[in-house]
Amino acid sequence: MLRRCVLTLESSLKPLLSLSGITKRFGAVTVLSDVSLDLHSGEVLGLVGENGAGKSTLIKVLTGLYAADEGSIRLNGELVSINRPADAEALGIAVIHQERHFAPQLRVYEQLFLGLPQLSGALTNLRKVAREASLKITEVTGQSLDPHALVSELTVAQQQLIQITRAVLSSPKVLILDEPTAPLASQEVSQLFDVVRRLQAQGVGIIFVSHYLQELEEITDRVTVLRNGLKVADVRFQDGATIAQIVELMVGRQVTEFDHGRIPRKAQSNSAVLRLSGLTSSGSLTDVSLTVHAGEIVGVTGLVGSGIENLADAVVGAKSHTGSVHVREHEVQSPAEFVSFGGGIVPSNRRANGAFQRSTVRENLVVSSLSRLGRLFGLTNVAKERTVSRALISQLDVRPTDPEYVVGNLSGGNQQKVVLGKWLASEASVLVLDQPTSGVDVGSRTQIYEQLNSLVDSGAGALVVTVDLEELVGIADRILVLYRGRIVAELSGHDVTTDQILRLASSGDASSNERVKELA
Ligand SMILES: Nc1ncnc2c1ncn2[C@@H]1O[C@H](COP(=O)(O)OP(=O)(O)OP(=O)(O)O)[C@@H](O)[C@H]1O
Repeated sequence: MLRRCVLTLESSLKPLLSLSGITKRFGAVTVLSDVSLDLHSGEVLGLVGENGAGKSTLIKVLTGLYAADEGSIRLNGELVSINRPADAEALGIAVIHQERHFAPQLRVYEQLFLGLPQLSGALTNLRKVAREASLKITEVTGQSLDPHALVSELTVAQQQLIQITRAVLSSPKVLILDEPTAPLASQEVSQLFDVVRRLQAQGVGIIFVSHYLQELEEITDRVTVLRNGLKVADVRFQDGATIAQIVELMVGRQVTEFDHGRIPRKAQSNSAVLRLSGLTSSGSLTDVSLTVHAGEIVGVTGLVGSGIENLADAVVGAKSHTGSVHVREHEVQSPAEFVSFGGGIVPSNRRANGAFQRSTVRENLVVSSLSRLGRLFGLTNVAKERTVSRALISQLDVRPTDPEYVVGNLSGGNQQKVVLGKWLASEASVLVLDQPTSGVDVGSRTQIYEQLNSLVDSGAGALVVTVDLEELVGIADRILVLYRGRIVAELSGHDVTTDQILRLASSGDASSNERVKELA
Protein backbone atom coordinates (compact mmCIF):
# COMPACT_ATOMS: atom_id res chain seq x y z
CA MET A 1 0.00 0.00 0.00
CA LEU A 2 2.80 2.37 0.96
CA ARG A 3 4.60 1.59 -2.30
CA ARG A 4 1.49 2.45 -4.29
CA CYS A 5 0.98 5.78 -2.46
CA VAL A 6 4.60 6.77 -3.00
CA LEU A 7 4.30 5.98 -6.68
CA THR A 8 1.09 7.98 -7.09
CA LEU A 9 2.81 10.96 -5.54
CA GLU A 10 5.85 10.50 -7.78
CA SER A 11 3.77 10.09 -10.88
CA SER A 12 2.34 13.53 -10.37
CA LEU A 13 5.86 14.93 -10.29
CA LYS A 14 8.08 15.78 -13.21
CA PRO A 15 9.73 12.67 -14.63
CA LEU A 16 13.39 12.08 -13.87
CA LEU A 17 14.01 10.87 -17.41
CA SER A 18 11.94 11.41 -20.56
CA LEU A 19 12.57 9.88 -23.95
CA SER A 20 10.50 11.42 -26.66
CA GLY A 21 9.96 10.23 -30.24
CA ILE A 22 13.13 8.11 -30.40
CA THR A 23 13.66 6.60 -33.85
CA LYS A 24 16.65 4.49 -34.81
CA ARG A 25 17.41 3.00 -38.22
CA PHE A 26 20.11 0.65 -39.42
CA GLY A 27 20.27 1.24 -43.16
CA ALA A 28 16.77 0.74 -44.46
CA VAL A 29 15.59 -1.09 -41.34
CA THR A 30 13.78 0.95 -38.68
CA VAL A 31 14.53 -0.70 -35.35
CA LEU A 32 12.91 1.89 -33.08
CA SER A 33 10.03 3.99 -34.25
CA ASP A 34 8.87 7.06 -32.35
CA VAL A 35 9.38 5.53 -28.89
CA SER A 36 8.60 7.72 -25.89
CA LEU A 37 8.87 6.78 -22.24
CA ASP A 38 9.15 8.38 -18.81
CA LEU A 39 10.95 7.19 -15.70
CA HIS A 40 10.42 8.67 -12.25
CA SER A 41 12.81 8.96 -9.39
CA GLY A 42 12.53 5.86 -7.15
CA GLU A 43 10.60 3.93 -9.79
CA VAL A 44 11.43 0.48 -11.18
CA LEU A 45 10.29 0.41 -14.80
CA GLY A 46 10.24 -2.96 -16.57
CA LEU A 47 11.12 -2.98 -20.28
CA VAL A 48 9.87 -6.00 -22.18
CA GLY A 49 9.48 -7.18 -25.75
CA GLU A 50 10.19 -10.18 -27.93
CA ASN A 51 13.70 -10.93 -29.09
CA GLY A 52 14.57 -8.19 -31.56
CA ALA A 53 11.83 -5.80 -30.34
CA GLY A 54 14.42 -3.07 -29.78
CA LYS A 55 15.10 -3.11 -26.01
CA SER A 56 18.90 -3.23 -26.24
CA THR A 57 18.91 -0.65 -29.02
CA LEU A 58 16.85 1.73 -26.88
CA ILE A 59 19.30 1.26 -24.03
CA LYS A 60 22.24 1.83 -26.35
CA VAL A 61 20.66 5.10 -27.49
CA LEU A 62 20.16 6.13 -23.88
CA THR A 63 23.73 5.29 -22.93
CA GLY A 64 25.45 6.89 -25.91
CA LEU A 65 26.45 3.74 -27.81
CA TYR A 66 24.09 4.53 -30.70
CA ALA A 67 22.93 7.93 -31.91
CA ALA A 68 19.17 8.20 -32.43
CA ASP A 69 18.09 9.38 -35.87
CA GLU A 70 15.21 11.31 -34.36
CA GLY A 71 13.88 12.17 -30.91
CA SER A 72 15.05 13.82 -27.73
CA ILE A 73 16.08 12.95 -24.17
CA ARG A 74 15.38 15.05 -21.08
CA LEU A 75 16.81 14.56 -17.63
CA ASN A 76 14.99 16.42 -14.83
CA GLY A 77 13.23 18.39 -17.55
CA GLU A 78 16.49 19.59 -19.20
CA LEU A 79 17.21 18.62 -22.79
CA VAL A 80 20.45 16.60 -22.87
CA SER A 81 22.58 15.24 -25.67
CA ILE A 82 24.14 11.85 -25.21
CA ASN A 83 26.63 11.20 -27.98
CA ARG A 84 29.01 8.79 -26.27
CA PRO A 85 29.03 6.60 -23.15
CA ALA A 86 31.02 9.22 -21.22
CA ASP A 87 28.13 11.70 -21.74
CA ALA A 88 25.67 9.25 -20.20
CA GLU A 89 28.00 8.59 -17.27
CA ALA A 90 28.51 12.30 -16.65
CA LEU A 91 24.72 12.76 -16.57
CA GLY A 92 24.31 9.98 -14.02
CA ILE A 93 22.98 7.25 -16.34
CA ALA A 94 24.64 3.95 -15.49
CA VAL A 95 24.11 0.60 -17.15
CA ILE A 96 24.84 -3.00 -16.31
CA HIS A 97 24.98 -4.87 -19.60
CA GLN A 98 24.11 -8.51 -20.20
CA GLU A 99 27.68 -9.36 -21.12
CA ARG A 100 30.03 -8.94 -18.23
CA HIS A 101 33.44 -7.49 -18.92
CA PHE A 102 35.83 -8.74 -16.30
CA ALA A 103 39.55 -9.22 -16.21
CA PRO A 104 39.61 -12.63 -14.49
CA GLN A 105 43.06 -12.19 -12.97
CA LEU A 106 41.96 -9.14 -10.98
CA ARG A 107 40.94 -9.21 -7.35
CA VAL A 108 37.61 -7.84 -6.17
CA TYR A 109 39.00 -4.50 -4.97
CA GLU A 110 41.01 -4.02 -8.20
CA GLN A 111 37.96 -4.71 -10.37
CA LEU A 112 35.86 -2.34 -8.27
CA PHE A 113 38.27 0.58 -8.39
CA LEU A 114 39.91 -0.07 -11.79
CA GLY A 115 40.81 3.30 -13.34
CA LEU A 116 39.56 5.21 -10.30
CA PRO A 117 41.65 7.39 -7.94
CA GLN A 118 41.63 4.75 -5.18
CA LEU A 119 44.09 2.64 -7.19
CA SER A 120 46.28 5.29 -8.74
CA GLY A 121 49.62 6.38 -7.30
CA ALA A 122 52.74 4.44 -6.47
CA LEU A 123 52.17 4.71 -2.74
CA THR A 124 48.68 3.30 -2.75
CA ASN A 125 47.99 1.41 0.46
CA LEU A 126 46.36 -1.71 -0.97
CA ARG A 127 45.15 -3.04 2.38
CA LYS A 128 43.32 0.21 2.95
CA VAL A 129 41.87 0.11 -0.56
CA ALA A 130 40.71 -3.48 -0.08
CA ARG A 131 39.02 -2.51 3.19
CA GLU A 132 37.30 0.41 1.49
CA ALA A 133 36.11 -1.92 -1.29
CA SER A 134 34.65 -4.34 1.20
CA LEU A 135 32.83 -1.56 3.06
CA LYS A 136 31.48 -0.06 -0.18
CA ILE A 137 30.12 -3.38 -1.42
CA THR A 138 28.33 -3.96 1.88
CA GLU A 139 27.03 -0.39 2.01
CA VAL A 140 25.57 -0.57 -1.52
CA THR A 141 24.36 -4.17 -1.67
CA GLY A 142 23.96 -5.22 1.95
CA GLN A 143 26.10 -8.27 1.15
CA SER A 144 29.71 -9.05 1.81
CA LEU A 145 32.53 -10.16 -0.47
CA ASP A 146 36.15 -10.97 0.26
CA PRO A 147 37.94 -8.01 -1.39
CA HIS A 148 41.03 -10.16 -2.05
CA ALA A 149 39.14 -12.93 -3.89
CA LEU A 150 39.90 -13.39 -7.58
CA VAL A 151 37.02 -12.19 -9.76
CA SER A 152 37.27 -15.39 -11.82
CA GLU A 153 36.50 -17.46 -8.73
CA LEU A 154 33.28 -15.62 -7.88
CA THR A 155 29.81 -16.69 -8.87
CA VAL A 156 27.98 -14.65 -11.51
CA ALA A 157 25.79 -13.22 -8.75
CA GLN A 158 28.84 -12.06 -6.81
CA GLN A 159 30.37 -10.55 -9.95
CA GLN A 160 27.12 -8.67 -10.41
CA LEU A 161 27.47 -7.19 -6.90
CA ILE A 162 30.80 -5.69 -7.96
CA GLN A 163 29.25 -4.27 -11.12
CA ILE A 164 26.36 -2.71 -9.22
CA THR A 165 28.64 -1.26 -6.54
CA ARG A 166 30.92 0.14 -9.22
CA ALA A 167 27.93 1.72 -10.98
CA VAL A 168 26.72 3.22 -7.71
CA LEU A 169 30.15 4.77 -6.98
CA SER A 170 29.24 7.45 -9.51
CA SER A 171 25.93 8.18 -7.68
CA PRO A 172 23.73 7.48 -10.70
CA LYS A 173 20.29 8.99 -11.07
CA VAL A 174 19.26 6.26 -13.51
CA LEU A 175 20.44 2.66 -13.35
CA ILE A 176 19.69 0.30 -16.24
CA LEU A 177 19.84 -3.43 -15.62
CA ASP A 178 19.83 -5.39 -18.88
CA GLU A 179 18.58 -8.93 -18.20
CA PRO A 180 20.32 -9.10 -14.85
CA THR A 181 18.60 -12.25 -13.64
CA ALA A 182 19.16 -14.46 -16.70
CA PRO A 183 22.24 -16.21 -15.25
CA LEU A 184 21.03 -16.26 -11.63
CA ALA A 185 19.48 -19.03 -9.56
CA SER A 186 16.28 -18.20 -7.70
CA GLN A 187 17.75 -17.34 -4.28
CA GLU A 188 20.27 -15.05 -6.00
CA VAL A 189 17.40 -13.29 -7.75
CA SER A 190 15.90 -12.47 -4.33
CA GLN A 191 19.24 -11.05 -3.20
CA LEU A 192 19.46 -8.91 -6.34
CA PHE A 193 15.92 -7.65 -5.73
CA ASP A 194 16.96 -6.57 -2.22
CA VAL A 195 19.73 -4.49 -3.78
CA VAL A 196 17.32 -3.00 -6.33
CA ARG A 197 14.91 -2.03 -3.54
CA ARG A 198 17.72 -0.36 -1.59
CA LEU A 199 18.62 1.76 -4.61
CA GLN A 200 14.97 2.51 -5.31
CA ALA A 201 14.53 3.74 -1.74
CA GLN A 202 17.44 6.13 -2.33
CA GLY A 203 15.55 7.66 -5.26
CA VAL A 204 17.43 6.00 -8.14
CA GLY A 205 15.21 5.45 -11.19
CA ILE A 206 15.71 1.90 -12.44
CA ILE A 207 15.02 0.41 -15.88
CA PHE A 208 14.83 -3.35 -15.61
CA VAL A 209 14.96 -5.35 -18.85
CA SER A 210 13.86 -8.95 -18.52
CA HIS A 211 12.15 -11.85 -20.23
CA TYR A 212 11.06 -13.25 -16.86
CA LEU A 213 7.64 -11.75 -16.41
CA GLN A 214 6.97 -13.29 -13.00
CA GLU A 215 10.03 -11.47 -11.73
CA LEU A 216 8.82 -8.20 -13.22
CA GLU A 217 5.54 -8.66 -11.39
CA GLU A 218 7.51 -8.81 -8.15
CA ILE A 219 9.97 -5.97 -8.69
CA THR A 220 8.50 -3.36 -11.06
CA ASP A 221 6.10 -0.49 -10.54
CA ARG A 222 5.27 -0.24 -14.22
CA VAL A 223 6.11 -2.13 -17.42
CA THR A 224 6.69 -0.65 -20.87
CA VAL A 225 6.08 -3.07 -23.74
CA LEU A 226 7.88 -2.80 -27.09
CA ARG A 227 6.80 -4.68 -30.20
CA ASN A 228 8.70 -4.47 -33.49
CA GLY A 229 10.35 -1.22 -32.44
CA LEU A 230 7.11 0.45 -31.36
CA LYS A 231 5.98 1.17 -27.85
CA VAL A 232 2.64 -0.63 -27.59
CA ALA A 233 1.74 -0.23 -23.91
CA ASP A 234 2.56 0.97 -20.43
CA VAL A 235 0.95 -1.22 -17.77
CA ARG A 236 0.99 -1.78 -14.02
CA PHE A 237 0.50 -5.07 -12.25
CA GLN A 238 -0.95 -3.07 -9.35
CA ASP A 239 -3.72 -1.87 -11.65
CA GLY A 240 -4.64 -5.44 -12.55
CA ALA A 241 -2.38 -6.16 -15.55
CA THR A 242 -1.61 -9.86 -15.91
CA ILE A 243 1.35 -11.72 -17.33
CA ALA A 244 -0.86 -13.24 -20.03
CA GLN A 245 -1.91 -9.72 -21.15
CA ILE A 246 1.68 -8.56 -21.29
CA VAL A 247 2.71 -11.59 -23.35
CA GLU A 248 -0.15 -10.89 -25.73
CA LEU A 249 0.95 -7.25 -26.04
CA MET A 250 4.51 -8.40 -26.70
CA VAL A 251 3.81 -10.94 -29.40
CA GLY A 252 0.49 -9.74 -30.77
CA ARG A 253 -1.17 -13.11 -30.19
CA GLN A 254 -2.06 -15.38 -27.28
CA VAL A 255 0.74 -17.60 -26.01
CA THR A 256 0.55 -20.01 -23.14
CA GLU A 257 3.93 -20.14 -21.47
CA PHE A 258 5.39 -23.64 -21.69
CA ASP A 259 2.43 -24.67 -23.79
CA HIS A 260 4.67 -27.30 -25.39
CA GLY A 261 3.67 -29.37 -22.35
CA ARG A 262 5.44 -32.57 -21.53
CA ILE A 263 4.33 -34.66 -24.43
CA PRO A 264 4.66 -38.43 -24.34
CA ARG A 265 7.74 -39.48 -26.24
CA LYS A 266 7.28 -41.32 -29.49
CA ALA A 267 10.56 -43.13 -29.68
CA GLN A 268 12.28 -43.56 -26.33
CA SER A 269 14.77 -46.39 -26.65
CA ASN A 270 17.34 -48.27 -24.65
CA SER A 271 20.21 -47.27 -26.85
CA ALA A 272 22.60 -44.90 -25.07
CA VAL A 273 23.73 -41.90 -27.11
CA LEU A 274 25.68 -40.25 -24.28
CA ARG A 275 27.28 -41.92 -21.29
CA LEU A 276 29.24 -40.27 -18.48
CA SER A 277 31.10 -42.56 -16.08
CA GLY A 278 32.66 -41.22 -12.91
CA LEU A 279 33.19 -37.73 -14.38
CA THR A 280 35.29 -35.79 -11.90
CA SER A 281 36.61 -32.31 -12.44
CA SER A 282 38.71 -30.85 -9.68
CA GLY A 283 36.82 -28.57 -7.33
CA SER A 284 33.48 -28.82 -9.14
CA LEU A 285 32.27 -32.31 -10.16
CA THR A 286 32.67 -35.59 -8.33
CA ASP A 287 31.93 -39.00 -9.79
CA VAL A 288 29.08 -37.89 -12.05
CA SER A 289 27.59 -40.78 -13.97
CA LEU A 290 24.56 -40.62 -16.22
CA THR A 291 23.18 -41.95 -19.46
CA VAL A 292 21.10 -40.21 -22.10
CA HIS A 293 19.16 -42.55 -24.37
CA ALA A 294 18.00 -41.95 -27.90
CA GLY A 295 14.62 -40.27 -27.74
CA GLU A 296 14.91 -38.68 -24.31
CA ILE A 297 15.70 -35.32 -22.76
CA VAL A 298 17.65 -35.55 -19.54
CA GLY A 299 17.76 -32.34 -17.51
CA VAL A 300 20.38 -31.50 -14.92
CA THR A 301 20.14 -28.68 -12.45
CA GLY A 302 21.75 -27.45 -9.26
CA LEU A 303 22.38 -24.23 -7.42
CA VAL A 304 25.09 -21.95 -8.74
CA GLY A 305 28.27 -23.34 -7.14
CA SER A 306 27.02 -26.95 -7.23
CA GLY A 307 29.22 -27.71 -10.24
CA ILE A 308 26.41 -26.96 -12.70
CA GLU A 309 28.44 -24.17 -14.35
CA ASN A 310 31.12 -26.64 -15.41
CA LEU A 311 29.07 -29.69 -16.28
CA ALA A 312 28.42 -29.01 -19.97
CA ASP A 313 32.06 -28.03 -20.60
CA ALA A 314 33.30 -31.20 -18.91
CA VAL A 315 30.87 -33.37 -20.89
CA VAL A 316 31.96 -32.05 -24.28
CA GLY A 317 35.66 -32.22 -23.37
CA ALA A 318 36.24 -28.48 -22.97
CA LYS A 319 37.21 -28.83 -19.31
CA SER A 320 39.75 -31.28 -18.00
CA HIS A 321 38.39 -34.21 -16.02
CA THR A 322 38.90 -37.79 -15.05
CA GLY A 323 36.34 -40.48 -15.73
CA SER A 324 34.96 -41.00 -19.21
CA VAL A 325 32.43 -39.60 -21.66
CA HIS A 326 31.14 -41.67 -24.58
CA VAL A 327 29.04 -40.52 -27.51
CA ARG A 328 27.52 -43.82 -28.53
CA GLU A 329 30.54 -46.16 -28.55
CA HIS A 330 33.20 -43.44 -28.98
CA GLU A 331 35.17 -42.06 -26.06
CA VAL A 332 35.37 -38.24 -26.24
CA GLN A 333 38.39 -36.18 -25.21
CA SER A 334 37.74 -32.80 -26.83
CA PRO A 335 34.89 -30.68 -28.25
CA ALA A 336 36.13 -31.47 -31.78
CA GLU A 337 35.80 -35.20 -31.10
CA PHE A 338 32.43 -34.67 -29.45
CA VAL A 339 31.16 -33.02 -32.62
CA SER A 340 32.82 -35.48 -34.99
CA PHE A 341 31.08 -38.41 -33.24
CA GLY A 342 27.67 -36.79 -33.79
CA GLY A 343 27.37 -34.47 -30.81
CA GLY A 344 26.08 -30.90 -30.89
CA ILE A 345 26.89 -28.18 -28.36
CA VAL A 346 24.73 -25.19 -27.46
CA PRO A 347 26.98 -23.33 -25.02
CA SER A 348 25.78 -20.89 -22.40
CA ASN A 349 27.96 -18.04 -23.59
CA ARG A 350 26.72 -17.83 -27.14
CA ARG A 351 28.59 -14.64 -28.01
CA ALA A 352 31.93 -16.13 -27.00
CA ASN A 353 31.45 -19.76 -27.94
CA GLY A 354 28.31 -20.38 -29.88
CA ALA A 355 27.98 -18.18 -32.95
CA PHE A 356 30.45 -16.83 -35.47
CA GLN A 357 29.62 -13.17 -34.97
CA ARG A 358 30.96 -11.87 -38.26
CA SER A 359 29.44 -14.60 -40.41
CA THR A 360 25.96 -14.60 -41.83
CA VAL A 361 22.98 -16.45 -40.45
CA ARG A 362 23.27 -18.90 -43.38
CA GLU A 363 26.94 -19.58 -42.75
CA ASN A 364 26.30 -20.18 -39.07
CA LEU A 365 23.34 -22.44 -39.71
CA VAL A 366 25.12 -24.72 -42.18
CA VAL A 367 28.59 -24.80 -40.67
CA SER A 368 28.07 -28.17 -38.99
CA SER A 369 26.55 -29.84 -42.01
CA LEU A 370 28.75 -28.65 -44.86
CA SER A 371 29.56 -32.05 -46.30
CA ARG A 372 25.92 -33.12 -46.16
CA LEU A 373 24.95 -29.97 -48.04
CA GLY A 374 27.52 -30.58 -50.75
CA ARG A 375 30.19 -28.11 -49.65
CA LEU A 376 33.20 -30.19 -50.59
CA PHE A 377 36.79 -29.16 -51.24
CA GLY A 378 35.88 -25.57 -50.39
CA LEU A 379 33.17 -25.40 -53.05
CA THR A 380 29.89 -24.10 -51.77
CA ASN A 381 26.36 -24.88 -52.79
CA VAL A 382 24.93 -21.56 -51.71
CA ALA A 383 21.51 -22.16 -53.21
CA LYS A 384 21.09 -25.35 -51.21
CA GLU A 385 22.42 -23.66 -48.09
CA ARG A 386 19.91 -20.82 -48.53
CA THR A 387 17.03 -23.26 -48.86
CA VAL A 388 18.05 -25.11 -45.69
CA SER A 389 18.65 -21.82 -43.87
CA ARG A 390 15.27 -20.38 -44.87
CA ALA A 391 13.50 -23.46 -43.54
CA LEU A 392 15.34 -23.21 -40.21
CA ILE A 393 14.81 -19.44 -39.98
CA SER A 394 11.12 -20.03 -40.40
CA GLN A 395 10.95 -23.01 -37.97
CA LEU A 396 12.75 -21.04 -35.27
CA ASP A 397 11.22 -17.66 -36.17
CA VAL A 398 14.62 -15.95 -36.44
CA ARG A 399 14.21 -12.23 -37.11
CA PRO A 400 15.13 -10.59 -39.41
CA THR A 401 14.46 -13.46 -41.81
CA ASP A 402 17.29 -12.65 -44.25
CA PRO A 403 19.79 -15.59 -44.37
CA GLU A 404 22.55 -13.14 -45.33
CA TYR A 405 22.16 -11.03 -42.17
CA VAL A 406 25.35 -10.83 -40.09
CA VAL A 407 24.85 -12.75 -36.84
CA GLY A 408 26.62 -10.13 -34.71
CA ASN A 409 23.83 -7.70 -35.66
CA LEU A 410 21.05 -10.00 -34.47
CA SER A 411 19.50 -9.49 -31.05
CA GLY A 412 20.76 -11.84 -28.30
CA GLY A 413 17.73 -14.13 -28.37
CA ASN A 414 17.85 -14.47 -32.14
CA GLN A 415 21.53 -15.43 -31.96
CA GLN A 416 20.59 -18.20 -29.56
CA LYS A 417 18.04 -19.51 -32.05
CA VAL A 418 20.73 -19.58 -34.76
CA VAL A 419 23.10 -21.57 -32.54
CA LEU A 420 20.37 -24.10 -31.87
CA GLY A 421 19.37 -24.15 -35.55
CA LYS A 422 22.92 -25.05 -36.52
CA TRP A 423 22.60 -28.33 -34.65
CA LEU A 424 19.11 -29.00 -35.92
CA ALA A 425 20.54 -28.75 -39.44
CA SER A 426 23.41 -31.08 -38.61
CA GLU A 427 21.05 -33.84 -37.47
CA ALA A 428 23.21 -34.41 -34.38
CA SER A 429 22.54 -37.66 -32.50
CA VAL A 430 23.04 -36.02 -29.11
CA LEU A 431 22.84 -32.39 -28.04
CA VAL A 432 24.33 -30.86 -24.91
CA LEU A 433 22.54 -27.59 -24.20
CA ASP A 434 23.79 -25.25 -21.47
CA GLN A 435 21.13 -22.73 -20.33
CA PRO A 436 19.49 -22.99 -23.78
CA THR A 437 16.85 -20.30 -23.36
CA SER A 438 18.75 -17.71 -21.36
CA GLY A 439 17.74 -14.35 -22.88
CA VAL A 440 15.11 -15.93 -25.13
CA ASP A 441 11.58 -14.49 -25.09
CA VAL A 442 8.46 -16.41 -24.06
CA GLY A 443 7.14 -17.09 -27.56
CA SER A 444 10.52 -18.14 -28.93
CA ARG A 445 11.16 -20.40 -25.97
CA THR A 446 8.12 -22.39 -26.95
CA GLN A 447 9.44 -22.67 -30.51
CA ILE A 448 12.84 -23.83 -29.26
CA TYR A 449 11.21 -26.50 -27.08
CA GLU A 450 9.12 -27.68 -30.00
CA GLN A 451 12.22 -28.01 -32.18
CA LEU A 452 14.08 -29.82 -29.44
CA ASN A 453 11.14 -32.15 -28.90
CA SER A 454 10.93 -32.98 -32.58
CA LEU A 455 14.69 -33.61 -32.81
CA VAL A 456 14.46 -35.95 -29.83
CA ASP A 457 11.35 -37.63 -31.20
CA SER A 458 13.26 -38.35 -34.36
CA GLY A 459 15.83 -40.34 -32.35
CA ALA A 460 18.38 -37.90 -30.92
CA GLY A 461 19.05 -37.55 -27.19
CA ALA A 462 19.54 -34.29 -25.30
CA LEU A 463 21.23 -33.28 -22.08
CA VAL A 464 19.86 -29.94 -20.92
CA VAL A 465 21.80 -28.17 -18.19
CA THR A 466 19.72 -25.35 -16.75
CA VAL A 467 19.02 -23.34 -13.62
CA ASP A 468 15.53 -22.54 -14.96
CA LEU A 469 13.40 -24.95 -12.97
CA GLU A 470 10.16 -24.23 -14.84
CA GLU A 471 11.95 -25.12 -18.05
CA LEU A 472 13.27 -28.31 -16.54
CA VAL A 473 9.89 -29.46 -15.33
CA GLY A 474 8.41 -28.51 -18.70
CA ILE A 475 10.79 -30.34 -21.02
CA ALA A 476 12.85 -33.02 -19.29
CA ASP A 477 11.85 -36.69 -19.26
CA ARG A 478 14.23 -37.24 -16.35
CA ILE A 479 15.69 -34.63 -14.00
CA LEU A 480 18.98 -35.08 -12.17
CA VAL A 481 19.93 -32.78 -9.30
CA LEU A 482 23.52 -31.80 -8.54
CA TYR A 483 24.51 -30.95 -5.01
CA ARG A 484 28.10 -30.07 -4.16
CA GLY A 485 29.36 -31.64 -7.37
CA ARG A 486 27.48 -34.94 -7.05
CA ILE A 487 24.23 -36.13 -8.51
CA VAL A 488 22.02 -36.69 -5.50
CA ALA A 489 18.57 -37.23 -6.96
CA GLU A 490 16.70 -38.40 -10.02
CA LEU A 491 13.10 -37.36 -10.67
CA SER A 492 10.63 -38.25 -13.38
CA GLY A 493 6.89 -38.26 -13.86
CA HIS A 494 4.21 -35.63 -14.08
CA ASP A 495 4.09 -34.73 -10.40
CA VAL A 496 7.63 -33.30 -10.16
CA THR A 497 7.49 -29.72 -8.85
CA THR A 498 9.96 -26.84 -8.91
CA ASP A 499 9.73 -26.70 -5.08
CA GLN A 500 10.78 -30.33 -4.87
CA ILE A 501 13.78 -29.69 -7.13
CA LEU A 502 14.77 -26.59 -5.17
CA ARG A 503 14.60 -28.52 -1.90
CA LEU A 504 16.89 -31.21 -3.30
CA ALA A 505 19.27 -28.71 -4.87
CA SER A 506 19.64 -26.77 -1.65
CA SER A 507 19.77 -29.66 0.84
CA GLY A 508 21.06 -32.62 -1.18
CA ASP A 509 18.72 -34.67 0.97
CA ALA A 510 16.88 -37.16 -1.24
CA SER A 511 14.21 -39.56 -0.02
CA SER A 512 14.45 -43.20 -1.09
CA ASN A 513 12.21 -42.73 -4.14
CA GLU A 514 14.14 -39.64 -5.21
CA ARG A 515 17.58 -41.33 -5.11
CA VAL A 516 19.38 -42.00 -8.35
CA LYS A 517 17.97 -45.19 -9.84
CA GLU A 518 20.37 -45.58 -12.66
CA LEU A 519 24.07 -46.13 -12.22
CA ALA A 520 25.60 -45.95 -15.62
N1 LIG B 1 24.27 -2.85 -35.35
C1 LIG B 1 23.17 -3.32 -35.92
N2 LIG B 1 23.06 -3.40 -37.27
C2 LIG B 1 21.94 -3.88 -37.83
N3 LIG B 1 20.85 -4.30 -37.16
C3 LIG B 1 20.90 -4.24 -35.82
C4 LIG B 1 22.06 -3.76 -35.13
N4 LIG B 1 21.81 -3.82 -33.81
C5 LIG B 1 20.55 -4.31 -33.66
N5 LIG B 1 20.01 -4.56 -34.88
C6 LIG B 1 18.66 -5.09 -35.13
O1 LIG B 1 17.77 -4.33 -34.36
C7 LIG B 1 16.68 -5.14 -33.91
C8 LIG B 1 16.50 -4.92 -32.43
O2 LIG B 1 17.57 -5.53 -31.74
P1 LIG B 1 17.75 -5.40 -30.17
O3 LIG B 1 19.06 -6.04 -29.83
O4 LIG B 1 17.52 -4.01 -29.76
O5 LIG B 1 16.55 -6.32 -29.66
P2 LIG B 1 16.17 -6.77 -28.18
O6 LIG B 1 14.74 -6.37 -27.96
O7 LIG B 1 17.18 -6.26 -27.21
O8 LIG B 1 16.23 -8.36 -28.31
P3 LIG B 1 16.76 -9.52 -27.30
O9 LIG B 1 15.65 -9.76 -26.32
O10 LIG B 1 16.91 -10.72 -28.19
O11 LIG B 1 18.05 -9.08 -26.68
C9 LIG B 1 17.02 -6.56 -34.29
O12 LIG B 1 16.27 -6.90 -35.44
C10 LIG B 1 18.48 -6.52 -34.61
O13 LIG B 1 18.81 -7.48 -35.58
